[in-house]
Amino acid sequence: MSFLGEILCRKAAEVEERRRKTSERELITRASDLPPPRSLAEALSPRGGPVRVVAEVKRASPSAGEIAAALDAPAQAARYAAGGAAAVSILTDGPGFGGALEDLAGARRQVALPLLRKDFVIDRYQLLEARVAGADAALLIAAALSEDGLAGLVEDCAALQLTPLVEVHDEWEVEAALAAGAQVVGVNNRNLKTMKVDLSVSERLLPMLPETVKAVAESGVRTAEDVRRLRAAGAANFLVGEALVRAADPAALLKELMEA
Ligand SMILES: O=C(O)c1ccccc1NCC(=O)[C@H](O)[C@H](O)COP(=O)(O)O
Repeated sequence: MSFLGEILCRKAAEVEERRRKTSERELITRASDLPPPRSLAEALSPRGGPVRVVAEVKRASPSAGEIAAALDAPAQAARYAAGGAAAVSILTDGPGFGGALEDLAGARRQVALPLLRKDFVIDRYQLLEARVAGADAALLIAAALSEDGLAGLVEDCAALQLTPLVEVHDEWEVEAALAAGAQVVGVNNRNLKTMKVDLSVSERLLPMLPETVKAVAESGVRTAEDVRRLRAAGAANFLVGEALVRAADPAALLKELMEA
């Protein structure tokens, strides 16, 4: 089975286990009492606009292994907010990334920026969990979903007022994202089969996106030089994880990236 296939099987079992502990009805009740979420789309830059960074809280990853096992997620989110990030991405997958939904809830108590739940979302239940934990947006990975499945989850996001960030890796997934009505599309430079990062994926796919869509270049962006390279391809928004987590001074790196 492929790497992604294995994760999706594990995720399906995980979601069923969580549903047994907390019913969907319970989450719907809790979500109905919440104030409306912040708009991730509004926090992002239009094509050619100033650089905005979605800063990620990431303790580990399948490609890098352990990055910062003891990272305090709310404190890191607060560092990002102080450093001028446009939004914060929180990896909530445990086995692959050392994250948890509690990281998102903790970050919500610390920062007022839009928060993205970054996980392998395959079920509306995970969107309800995200909303209840304080997320404003949720990642939907086109490669992990059928076209109908993606379109259905985009609609579920709309019903919950969450912004879907639809992640694509190739031309077919760009078409699927646009057909599903995505208004925020992330081009992931990391190949999910080989784990290799190649910034030319953003250079190839970003020009396919209409100007009305907010585009985000994801993965492998580490330096001001990387930002300058992708700006030439029309990127204005960058999702940055590992480099910010490893940085001695994340605010200083954010400033460097935003001024590139
Ligand atoms: O980061 C990984 O190794 C990874 C492997 C398989 C699926 C997803 C993965 N990462 C999720 C992400 O999209 C990145 O965390 C995000 O784009 C930030 O990337 P980076 O700046 O390179 O940490």
